[in-house]
Amino acid sequence: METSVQTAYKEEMQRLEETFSEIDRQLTVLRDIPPYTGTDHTEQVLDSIRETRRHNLAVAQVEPYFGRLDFHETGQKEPSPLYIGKVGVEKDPSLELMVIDWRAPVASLFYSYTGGTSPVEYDSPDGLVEGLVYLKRNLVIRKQILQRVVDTFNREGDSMAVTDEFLLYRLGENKDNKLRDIVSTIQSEQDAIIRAVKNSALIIQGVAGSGKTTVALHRLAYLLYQYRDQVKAERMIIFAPNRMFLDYISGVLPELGVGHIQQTTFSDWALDLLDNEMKLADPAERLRFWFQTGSSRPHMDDNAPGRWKGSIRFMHWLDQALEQYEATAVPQADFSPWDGAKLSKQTIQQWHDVENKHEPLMKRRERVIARIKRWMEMELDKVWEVHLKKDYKKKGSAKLRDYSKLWTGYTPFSFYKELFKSASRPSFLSEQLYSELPGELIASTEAYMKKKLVQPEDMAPLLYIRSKFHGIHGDLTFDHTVIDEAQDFSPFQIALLSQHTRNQSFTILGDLSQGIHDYQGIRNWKEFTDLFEDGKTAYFQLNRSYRSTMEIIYFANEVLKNGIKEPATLAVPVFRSGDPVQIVQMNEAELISSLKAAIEQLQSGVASTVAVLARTEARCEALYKQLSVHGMQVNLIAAGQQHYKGGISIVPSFMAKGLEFDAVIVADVDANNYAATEQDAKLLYVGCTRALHSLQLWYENTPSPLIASIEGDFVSRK
Ligand SMILES: Nc1ncnc2c1ncn2[C@@H]1O[C@H](COP(=O)(O)OP(=O)(O)OP(=O)(O)O)[C@@H](O)[C@H]1O
Repeated sequence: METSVQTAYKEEMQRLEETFSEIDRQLTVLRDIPPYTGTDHTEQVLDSIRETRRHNLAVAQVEPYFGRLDFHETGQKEPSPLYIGKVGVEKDPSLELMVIDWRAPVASLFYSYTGGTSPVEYDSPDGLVEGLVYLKRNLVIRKQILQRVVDTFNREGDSMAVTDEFLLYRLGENKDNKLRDIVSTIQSEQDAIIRAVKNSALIIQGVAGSGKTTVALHRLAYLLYQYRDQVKAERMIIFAPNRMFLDYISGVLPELGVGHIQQTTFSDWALDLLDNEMKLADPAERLRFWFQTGSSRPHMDDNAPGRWKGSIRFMHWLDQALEQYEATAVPQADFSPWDGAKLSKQTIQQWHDVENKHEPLMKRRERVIARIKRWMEMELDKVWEVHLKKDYKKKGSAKLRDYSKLWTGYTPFSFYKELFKSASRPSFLSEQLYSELPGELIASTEAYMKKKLVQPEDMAPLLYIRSKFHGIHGDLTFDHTVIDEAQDFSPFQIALLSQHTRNQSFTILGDLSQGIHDYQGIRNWKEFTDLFEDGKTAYFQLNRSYRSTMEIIYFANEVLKNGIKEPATLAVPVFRSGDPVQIVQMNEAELISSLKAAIEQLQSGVASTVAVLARTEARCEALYKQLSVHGMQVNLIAAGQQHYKGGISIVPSFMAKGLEFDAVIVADVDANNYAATEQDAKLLYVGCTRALHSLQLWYENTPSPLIASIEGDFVSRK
């Protein structure tokens, strides 16, 4: 007798064949139509629609769908199967939906449904639609071959809960060197974020491995589909922590059929807007300073330059400085180009204060000076004597040049530089306001600016000044802004970006427990929510971690608890078990040969990507050199790196954020490198949570207090 699995498989094979033959038929018709090369607009539009259909069908031809949901809509006679895929396919000419785009409203049922017999509903353009789910099925189709059929819910079966079997199967797979799409296994709490309304600043606190980055990218694809008349890909932007991370995530959007979204780091974006008038000081030097170990660790508080310059208090300070400049900018003198012609200072002031009030500052200066020039030309028209006219013209031009010099014009950089002069305060700035700038901050900023260098925390203030000087034009505004690793952003940066983002349409994601750049980032999401209008923010929390095994998550949570009294949130693992986390004592003399052996063993087993994490860049370089000498093909990841190559990576812990590896070995986990402090606990937590399947922590003499006392069946010691 045929089992239910065999019946399901047969049924799906038949459906798949029908789908393929419909796709093939439509593709053949479309490919027979030659591309239109003429100038008729309607024909051009029709051609572009055909091109999109051709592209979508070609995608569907390989893997047409990944899920099926049998839904009985209230009022309909019987349940109908809905097949969910990356792109929608309609039967031609009946327009009956053969495959539903995963972003369509009805497809939300596939993701939001978490089991049970109660009625479910989804939000359609015509209002709420209610009904019952009969079957939820996952299908794996690879290169046109049906490989797996997994029922995660069947109303006629025994279990009324959706099981995680399919998710576990996907999570157990090895990862290559790029992040991938998760359309077939989006979880309901992730789906709620992906489909949240556009015009709201979403703030997402998600534990390590909860899918924040992945979810944000899927959300962009959703917004482009759902709000296609309101948003354009070119007007969406993703801010990521560094260029290597951008390379790492670069595969996801094309997999989702999305192109042209701007992807950058805040500093790169800012430098470009500031016409590259200055450069960023060496990021490695900064990291070396803040990540020192032992007694040389710097103190981090609100006076750290990053926290100070990233504060809203500094933004308001700049507002006052700009107001003081504005109030004193117009020269306090009449303009007299030649004897007998005079423009009073009151008139000029009036042109500045009243007539051009709404123009940004430098534009205003430009306009008023142009107006003075026009006035002068009109005055000149009144002069009839040719020789006098010539003489006046020359004199007038020279006088106007002198007058313009009295009215100092600035670039954002030159203005900022003026504010941070230690020898004397700028003439427009009051003694009182200048005295509010800490002396140390003036000295360090000045030293860099003399070399035309700035630090990352100077970028938001410089752009803010830029906006006051020149305004923000339409092409610099975004339809939607995504900020990844947002816990490392400052309130000033977010406030600045909200000037560039229409309707507060933001996806802001991060994890306070991974806030290792404490010298610049936030400690509480309220620092951001306070920046937005009431009712225009939404806060989401993702607590389930999908990346790592249960053992790794339990272990990483203990690390956090040993360094932080009350961690913001602790990760909840999905039920995926692996080997216990290994804590290994290792002599320095044997380190390299043991590392080589351990890596080879890992690669012969579960791991295709392996990372060795160390505390400092110098230590990573040394390990890299020695492993290379031993004939290993390893990649060193350094600050400023552009590409992520996969394979075996040697990475400073602070550079590993956002990445993931099948196996991770954290080296030197001793008391000197990882003390029982909040900062070190976060750093080690970041390191541990990079591992998918296997985690080892090595130390030489005394283990770090963050790991010394961890006990349980999720950890083993050697
Ligand atoms: N629903 C899901 N189905 C399958 N895999 C998932 C799902 N959600 C997340 N993952 C996987 O979990 C891993 C972590 O995802 P991601 O890097 O987006 O998380 P994150 O929250 O940004 O992590 P971190 O803060 O630690 O950098 C990735 O391999 C991703 O593919």
